[in-house]
Amino acid sequence: MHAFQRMLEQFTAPVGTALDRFIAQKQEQFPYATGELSQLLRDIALASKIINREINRAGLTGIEGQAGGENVQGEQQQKLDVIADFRFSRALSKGGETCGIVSEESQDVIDTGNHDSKYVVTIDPLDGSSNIDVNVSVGTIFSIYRRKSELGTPPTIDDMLQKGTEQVAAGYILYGSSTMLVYTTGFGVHGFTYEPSLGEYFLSHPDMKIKEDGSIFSINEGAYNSFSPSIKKYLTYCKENEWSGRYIGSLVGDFHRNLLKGGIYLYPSTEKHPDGKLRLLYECNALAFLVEQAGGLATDGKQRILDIEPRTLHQRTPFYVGSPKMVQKVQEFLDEDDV
Ligand SMILES: O=P(O)(O)OC[C@H]1O[C@](O)(COP(=O)(O)O)[C@@H](O)[C@@H]1O
Ligand SMILES: [Mg+2]
Ligand SMILES: [Mg+2]
Repeated sequence: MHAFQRMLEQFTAPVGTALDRFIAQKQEQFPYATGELSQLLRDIALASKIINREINRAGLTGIEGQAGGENVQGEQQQKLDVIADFRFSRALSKGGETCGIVSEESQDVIDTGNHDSKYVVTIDPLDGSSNIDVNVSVGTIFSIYRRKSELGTPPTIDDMLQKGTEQVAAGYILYGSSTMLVYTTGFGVHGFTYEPSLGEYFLSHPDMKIKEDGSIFSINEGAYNSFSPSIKKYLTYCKENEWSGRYIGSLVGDFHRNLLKGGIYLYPSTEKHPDGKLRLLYECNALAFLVEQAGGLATDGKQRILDIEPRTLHQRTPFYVGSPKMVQKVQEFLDEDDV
């Protein structure tokens, strides 16, 4: 083959399907789609690129460390928690497709002023805050719902307190060794890898499926003494099987690994967190939607996460999510508690 021919093939090889193109292609499948949801997803992708840039150079720009304030959960806010919250809220407000936002970093519903738009968003702007300053993977988690209140009016708390089954889309961004955006609109789970030199996400993991069974368990055993007897028994069972304990301490990172390799992530109720630590509206519902779309399961130990009727904006829940056979197994142990 002529040298230039070879070069030509190399330099004209397709880069891949860009996120924008993929969203547009998916939209064409729905004759009544109006493009608002597509634009909303693009708004989230844009803000994530800015946050990705800030995370990558955090050590040089002084944005590591605490912001000095506390969020509604009484947690010390990291500077990047505040910056990510600001960036996503602005992108969603300016984008015009979101009328209301619930964020981990804000006490109440944020009214964006876009009262004619039909979507609301719940978001964990920066997940895994304890890992920001130590260069370990962190993430962003989001859910999108159709509002229930009338168009042209401000968003209401009822627009936000919807069951996970009502999600129209959900996803996360993982800021790790590579940056990935993974999302679903109820038609499979698709992963995109960020190409920094082009400033664009490209399809790298189409139609992701979780393994039916696995040998990885993710739990912070530091709270072991306050776990219920059934969780202690389940952990013994994991160790008898010589499964691998893997725990990053960033929910998005642990979830993503288990999605790719098979596994289970557990955050049971503990003495410190009697209702569990993770938040239903902007952490668990999104990952439960994704894992079910990928063939997995998500429960609070008593019911399917997506069937939980939310009561408050920042409510917490115990969370067991991952490969279906592994979640069913931990459920068997948990059911013993009720006997
Ligand atoms: O330190 P712990 O108790 O193991 O909790 C770790 C968990 O808490 C979280 O950091 C909570 O999320 P935020 O960082 O968004 O508050 C999860 O990402 C993680 O899985
Ligand atoms: Mg979080
Ligand atoms: Mg967070």
